[in-house]
Amino acid sequence: MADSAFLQVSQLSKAIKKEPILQDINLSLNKGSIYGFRGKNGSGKTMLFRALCGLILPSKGTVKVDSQILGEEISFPPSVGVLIENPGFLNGYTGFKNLKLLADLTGKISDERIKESIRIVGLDPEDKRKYRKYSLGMKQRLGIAQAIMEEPELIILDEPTNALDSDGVEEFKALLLKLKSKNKCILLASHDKDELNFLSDTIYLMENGKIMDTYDMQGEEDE
Ligand SMILES: Nc1ncnc2c1ncn2[C@@H]1O[C@H](COP(=O)(O)OP(=O)(O)OP(=O)(O)O)[C@@H](O)[C@H]1O
Repeated sequence: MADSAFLQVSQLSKAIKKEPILQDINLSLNKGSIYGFRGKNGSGKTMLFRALCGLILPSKGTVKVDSQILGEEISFPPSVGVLIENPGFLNGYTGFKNLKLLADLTGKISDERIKESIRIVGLDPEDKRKYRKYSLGMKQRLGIAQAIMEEPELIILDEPTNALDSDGVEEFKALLLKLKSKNKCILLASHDKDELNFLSDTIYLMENGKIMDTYDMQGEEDE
């Protein structure tokens, strides 16, 4: 039997216009854990995350979510929340209305759950301001709310604390640990080493589209 990890990446490579972007990536990721990804700008974190949520197809190798091959058996992971770069929120709508529009695509999320998600990230679901009036940090918080509102099994967050103030970062850390305790599989890319060290069970260091190092953080002392 092959490995039965929740998210199984085997020999994943991606080239764009013959340029290697991801090279021979192998990962076995489980629920109830936080996986940190760090690496310089352009090292491939975002492209890897795109491949893991079915937004780009591998040139070689496979991504399996819950034993199903992405791009073959399923197009997208069945239960995934994603924050990659700027979510395509609409300027003329409130935060709630923006999330409501997305929620209506699946029809699975109640208005109450949308409001709860907005509260969880420290925003006010009754805020009547339009998205265009939001500060950068508020936009980022709304992006996090969008990623968690469906209570997905797999949560993929690319630089989620960019633009967050220190309270926002602390709230975010508490939120992630809570989601971990609810047995979610969480992937997080960040340039903040302390944040990754604090949150991650395992950290992967990426360079030139490859995983260059793996650090097992369990049992490590925080300074
Ligand atoms: N649409 C595209 N077409 C061709 N190459 C691309 C495209 N998007 C990204 N790349 C290239 O893929 C490589 C990996 O980029 P990626 O955005 O995944 O890096 P990253 O680790 O997320 O960087 P950052 O820390 O800046 O977010 C880079 O060399 C980039 O130039």
